[in-house]
Amino acid sequence: MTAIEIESLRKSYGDVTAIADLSLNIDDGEFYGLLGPNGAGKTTTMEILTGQLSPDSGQAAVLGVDPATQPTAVRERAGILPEKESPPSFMTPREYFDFVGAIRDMPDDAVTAQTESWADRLGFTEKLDTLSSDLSRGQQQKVMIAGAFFHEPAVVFIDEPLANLDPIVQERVKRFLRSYRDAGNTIVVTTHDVDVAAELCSRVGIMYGGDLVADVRPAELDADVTLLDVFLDNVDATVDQGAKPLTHE
Ligand SMILES: Nc1ncnc2c1ncn2[C@@H]1O[C@H](COP(=O)(O)OP(=O)(O)OP(=O)(O)O)[C@@H](O)[C@H]1O
Repeated sequence: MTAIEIESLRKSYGDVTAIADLSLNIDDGEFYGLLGPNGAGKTTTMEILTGQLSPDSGQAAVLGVDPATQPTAVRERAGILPEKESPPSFMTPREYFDFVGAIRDMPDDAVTAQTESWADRLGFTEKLDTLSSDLSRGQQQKVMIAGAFFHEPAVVFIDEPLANLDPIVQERVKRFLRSYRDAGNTIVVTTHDVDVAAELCSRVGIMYGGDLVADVRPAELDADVTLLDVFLDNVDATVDQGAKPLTHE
């Protein structure tokens, strides 16, 4: 079955075209990577799919629900790890998880079990009762990752999930993500990191200028072709939206 459908999506901010004409289907159980340079339209796509932003035209559906008309219904079904967000500074991780559990209608014993399991998995048990404002950026990121998966949603949208994490925690998160996908869930990740996309994703869409310019299954690439080769063939990273070629004066 199709988990996510996107049909002829367009979104502009004033005269800046963020999404030009995007069509894409992601099946149940895929680990899909949206890969692209700065300004390619990845975050805008994620924000439309999670009902934070309305498209100018076109359609999207997440598990059959239109995020433009039923954003709350989509957010109930999906887990979301936004780019560069932190748990509220005035809450401890435990309080934040209680909050997540409450808005996700989870029973108390499930909240307790998930809190302990995530703290153990990512190694922040001793920080569960520390105010988030006193956590390091990486510790805050661990809490946000746990929050996205806390109610075990069938679809999860994660933006640069490994940012700020040390290599040991990165490996733990990667292992978890693979097992989550192996359990039949759908994961959509946005990243600039070609190696992360190649290692984790079953399918990668390369975005450039608000459109998909390539759709690749990394495991099926020829032995002498890397995902980086495909990326560089399709994206002129020196002249993407906003970036200018370096000049020597
Ligand atoms: N709120 C906004 N107002 C005006 N322009 C915006 C806004 N948000 C994004 N844009 C523009 O839309 C385009 C796509 O931005 P978007 O954030 O979706 O790209 P991205 O691929 O996520 O980039 P990055 O990898 O740098 O996060 C860019 O040209 C950006 O400058």
